[in-house]
Amino acid sequence: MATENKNLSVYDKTTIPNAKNLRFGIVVSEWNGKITEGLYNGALSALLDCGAVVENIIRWDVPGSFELTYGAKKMILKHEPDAIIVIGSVIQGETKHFDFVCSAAAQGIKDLNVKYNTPVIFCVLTDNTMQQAIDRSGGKHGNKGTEAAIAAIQMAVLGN
Ligand SMILES: Nc1c(NC[C@H](O)[C@H](O)[C@H](O)CO)[nH]c(=O)[nH]c1=O
Ligand SMILES: CC(=O)[C@@H](O)COP(=O)(O)O
Repeated sequence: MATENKNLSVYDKTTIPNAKNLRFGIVVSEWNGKITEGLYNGALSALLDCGAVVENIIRWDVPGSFELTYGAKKMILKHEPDAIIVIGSVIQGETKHFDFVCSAAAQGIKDLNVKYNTPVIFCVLTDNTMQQAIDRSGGKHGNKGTEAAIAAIQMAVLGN
């Protein structure tokens, strides 16, 4: 189902485990900061709505989406949170750089999920235009940060 057919912010709170005893890390890319702040706000609001406490949520900022992998790895090693959300916004420019940044971020985060026992949730928008990014970070299609927060809670308790 494409995002245009699904609101990213909709969740049934009765089906989400209580997050009161869970610790989260959030690594935020500074590139396209208006977008990533919107994603962060969506993620934070959903975590708190589901019972998480702000004292148990650690935020680190990194320069761009390429650095999300390193930031998440360092957070795993330093804090061992129950789950990490990495937040980025990659928008197509004139060159192929978009392809390399998106691929590196996706592969790097996948590799962390394989190597470590901390779920790392991929909240990286990869958009053709700024409007697509706006629409998915609190706009008409909802907020992918909200979706990522719910996934983080679900993955944090998986198998418990
Ligand atoms: N163009 C975008 C970037 N580019 C920067 C890279 O992520 C990286 O910081 C740089 O190559 C140095 O290693 N990053 C984004 O997150 N979004 C973009 O649209
Ligand atoms: C995703 C990028 O790195 C991109 O926005 C950079 O723009 P350009 O491809 O025009 O250099």
